[in-house]
Amino acid sequence: MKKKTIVFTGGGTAGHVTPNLALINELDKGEWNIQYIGSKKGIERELVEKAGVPYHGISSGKLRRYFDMENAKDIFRVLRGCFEARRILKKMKPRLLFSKGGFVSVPVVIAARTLQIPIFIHESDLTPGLANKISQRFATKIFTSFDETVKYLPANKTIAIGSPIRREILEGSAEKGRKYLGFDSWKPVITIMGGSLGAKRINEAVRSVLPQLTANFHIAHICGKGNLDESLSSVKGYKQFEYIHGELPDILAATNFVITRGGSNSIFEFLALEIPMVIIPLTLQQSRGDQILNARSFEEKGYSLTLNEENLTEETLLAALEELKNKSAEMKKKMKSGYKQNALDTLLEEIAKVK
Ligand SMILES: CC(=O)N[C@H]1[C@@H](OP(=O)(O)OP(=O)(O)OC[C@H]2O[C@@H](n3ccc(=O)[nH]c3=O)[C@H](O)[C@@H]2O)O[C@H](CO)[C@@H](O)[C@@H]1O
Repeated sequence: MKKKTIVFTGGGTAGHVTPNLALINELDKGEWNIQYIGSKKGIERELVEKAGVPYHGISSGKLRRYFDMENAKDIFRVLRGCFEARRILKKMKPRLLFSKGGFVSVPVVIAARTLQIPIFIHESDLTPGLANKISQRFATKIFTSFDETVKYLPANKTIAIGSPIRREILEGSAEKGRKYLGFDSWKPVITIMGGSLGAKRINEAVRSVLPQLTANFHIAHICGKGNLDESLSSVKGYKQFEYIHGELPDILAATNFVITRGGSNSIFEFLALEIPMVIIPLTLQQSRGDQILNARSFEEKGYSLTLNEENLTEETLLAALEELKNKSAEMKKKMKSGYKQNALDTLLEEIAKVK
């Protein structure tokens, strides 16, 4: 039997790649020939190649909401990307293009449309990013993580299904996690995750209250590339990592509380694992504000507390953790009843329906 081809796209941050990988891992490799189109230099190349999926790099440019010379150059890069993506897609003749958004996905979606290839989009954030705003009109079906997102997208083809979470995230072992971290006593574990890019301000705030934190907790600190602080490497009960690959499920299984950015994929993973969280969203100066809305939605539903970076001090961080501890049981109850468990299966079923 000839295999059917499916092409994935999305990039710019791990947030656009890891949910694609969740699906890629689950697709039957005997039935599907899986390919990935990403940007030439993006973070997605490393993550996708690690998963053993053929990667095709195309030109891509940052899209901005305003116009300047760089933007003009980027429009040419996007156009070139369209031609490159079209050439690749024409050769592959895929049954489906699955896009997670990010700048690189726009030329791929447009190229797929010109070849009449069906297009599925999954939007992870509460409000659609610019790439998915442009791409939505070309999509056959659109899926969202948040219920609230449906109102920003065409009603006739959009459905809220939740976040497709890698199965292994839900299958970690707390015992292995503690062993890996080297935490022997049974103090609660706080994992700090500044998104796939780390977070300087969060790192500084955490390190400035390290003695108070390690008195009561064990700390697993994912601080981002280049952000390790060697002077703290001998602090008992404190472990630092630039980024964690395969051990993340075990570490999260051993985690009692999380301090995190508001990246959609991470916070839905914590929700699925029922780990109470303090979310410190990226500010409007650092982003388009998507994480602020993600955090607000989670806080309103009782899954998390929000601490805005503008108010982040030693005192507010410790106070937020105290409040988190007090509200933990109630939050876990709300998470248990609020989490949509089957986004990954829903997407697999929808993909299987494609002729
Ligand atoms: C800076 C930026 O633009 N952030 C955006 C980016 O998030 P960003 O990619 O930073 O973060 P997300 O939380 O969405 O995803 C991170 C993914 O990487 C994994 N992980 C992270 C750290 C680690 O050490 N190991 C590991 O495996 C997490 O488990 C998660 O699956 O895309 C998200 C989804 O569109 C948006 O909500 C964010 O606003």
